[in-house]
Amino acid sequence: MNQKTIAFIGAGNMAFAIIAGLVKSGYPAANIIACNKSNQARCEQLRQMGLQVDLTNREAVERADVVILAVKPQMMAEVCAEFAEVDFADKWVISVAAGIAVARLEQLLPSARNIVRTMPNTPSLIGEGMSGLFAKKIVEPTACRFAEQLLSAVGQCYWVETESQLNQIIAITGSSPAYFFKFMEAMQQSAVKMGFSEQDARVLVQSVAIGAAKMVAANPELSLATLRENVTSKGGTTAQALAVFEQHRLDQTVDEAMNAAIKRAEEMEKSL
Ligand SMILES: NC(=O)C1=CN([C@@H]2O[C@H](COP(=O)(O)OP(=O)(O)OC[C@H]3O[C@@H](n4cnc5c(N)ncnc54)[C@H](OP(=O)(O)O)[C@@H]3O)[C@@H](O)[C@H]2O)C=CC1
Ligand SMILES: O=C(O)[C@@H]1CCC=N1
Repeated sequence: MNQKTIAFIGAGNMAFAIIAGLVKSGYPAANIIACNKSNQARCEQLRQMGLQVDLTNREAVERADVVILAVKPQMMAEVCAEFAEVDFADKWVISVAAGIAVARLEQLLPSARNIVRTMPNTPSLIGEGMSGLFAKKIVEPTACRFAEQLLSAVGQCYWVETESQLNQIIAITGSSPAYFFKFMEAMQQSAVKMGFSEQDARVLVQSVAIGAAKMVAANPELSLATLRENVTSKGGTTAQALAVFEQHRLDQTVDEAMNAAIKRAEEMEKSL
């Protein structure tokens, strides 16, 4: 796997999370090319890590065995137009973009035969990623294996059978780090209102988030409901807090939010 030259087209938040995780896992930085539009600070950071950062998108793609499409979905058509003359027949294409279907990628890169669509998440940066993967049955198994090895270097992988499930994965694992950050922000704000400094509030909130997540992982035999009940003394404080969540229909709110993410991914698939 380490012998393949990988070109990242777009080196923003998501690509950087994967690149950093890959390099940390031992992938030779010299075999990775990264292309950004304008962010010189990011290019310098990647150069310092040993990546090649001075090629145009087209040069990068021409040299690469594996092309990772990591620009914003709205930029995908414009960027792929630069590759109109490139033969993708022997290259593997891995897209991380939300809302760009394989059929659309096939239109944009007509010579590409092996396209794997993935949905990683930013915890990949610290090796704690969870990525959904989808490929049509005609894609070479070696290309699928490569995509899985690549994303396994930065976390766990989950293959989906149908492409529409990848939009569900966006809601469940792609967008969801932001849900947890939002919840922690709200707790931090509340603690600050009580009089704690922002820094202290952050330390308190992050420690409980890490502790709670580790308890979930360490106790696979316990349901999430049981873990919650173990904190909730009858007539005690937690019950009161949870009652407020219930009153504000937290479960329905989360369900609506996740479905809104899916709906947006579907809309993007139709319009981009
Ligand atoms: N962020 C996330 O949590 C996740 C994102 N994704 C997907 O990853 C993709 C990228 O998202 P994200 O990393 O968040 O976005 P960013 O805006 O952080 O990154 C996009 C990158 O694309 C670069 N870029 C823009 N135009 C060009 C161009 N013409 N040629 C080369 N590079 C270009 C930008 O460069 P510059 O900064 O120099 O303009 C930027 O580095 C999206 O498709 C998104 O759906 C998937 C899963 C999770
Ligand atoms: O917000 C987005 O559209 C991207 C996809 C998943 C996470 N970030």
